[in-house]
Amino acid sequence: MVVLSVPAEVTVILLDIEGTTTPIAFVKDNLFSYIKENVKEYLQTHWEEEECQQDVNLLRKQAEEDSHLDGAVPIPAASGNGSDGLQQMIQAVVDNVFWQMSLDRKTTALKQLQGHMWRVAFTAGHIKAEFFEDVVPAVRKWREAGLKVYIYSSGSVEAQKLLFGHSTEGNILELFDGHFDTKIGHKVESESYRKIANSIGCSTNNILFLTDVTVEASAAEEAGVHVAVVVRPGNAGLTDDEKTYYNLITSFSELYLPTST
Ligand SMILES: CSCCC(=O)C(=O)COP(=O)(O)O
Ligand SMILES: [Mg+2]
Repeated sequence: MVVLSVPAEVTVILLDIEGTTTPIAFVKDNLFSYIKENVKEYLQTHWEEEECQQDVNLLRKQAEEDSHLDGAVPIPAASGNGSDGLQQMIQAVVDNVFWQMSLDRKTTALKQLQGHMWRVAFTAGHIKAEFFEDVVPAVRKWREAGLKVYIYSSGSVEAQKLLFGHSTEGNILELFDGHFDTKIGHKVESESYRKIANSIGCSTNNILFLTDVTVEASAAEEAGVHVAVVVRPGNAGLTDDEKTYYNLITSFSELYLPTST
């Protein structure tokens, strides 16, 4: 088995979700499919609620910022009169959500709506999150060794808590010291990792970030964070240069702590 030594200065493990703790197939086939199948009905049912209106307003603001992009779907400022106008507005939001999802965009607006929609699916037990089998034992071991463990995902913090709170391994939320999402900044921007270190109260070189996406690894590394790229079944392939450059692990059990026996 390949072993990667965790540098002695590391006191925090920062984990990505999709492709790192959780199969991409689970996210696509369960979480994202649920959104596509239910978004129209969700908007029709919850339209009058303040939370839903906040989600729509954020999506509208994002649509304005995206207006220069090819294929972007605008969301009108106000619906026309009557139920026809409302249905047209809802359809515009649905089309915008489908367009963003077709590009796997990680905008805060999209992720906020998705998180709110998954609330029902997780709490009613329709969806249970899945983790690679090495994840939970390794996180427990790291914590026993005194490390802190945080999550940094494009999925909203609310969605992250639903995922770890309703899984095939039960509610494992207590295993995490905290959660970060795109509200702190995008995962491909170095500044996000400096802000995370600041928020945790440590230096960037005290953090080891595990992710499947090399652009995220590169941004974290630029901020002084230690990184390892996680290679899991179903993840996007890496180039030969990426395979040579990055520390790669295929299981969390390949991480060796200086204090491990
Ligand atoms: C409950 S997290 C949902 C996963 C998600 O929406 C997503 O975009 C995953 O992105 P990640 O940054 O974890 O790769
Ligand atoms: Mg990922």
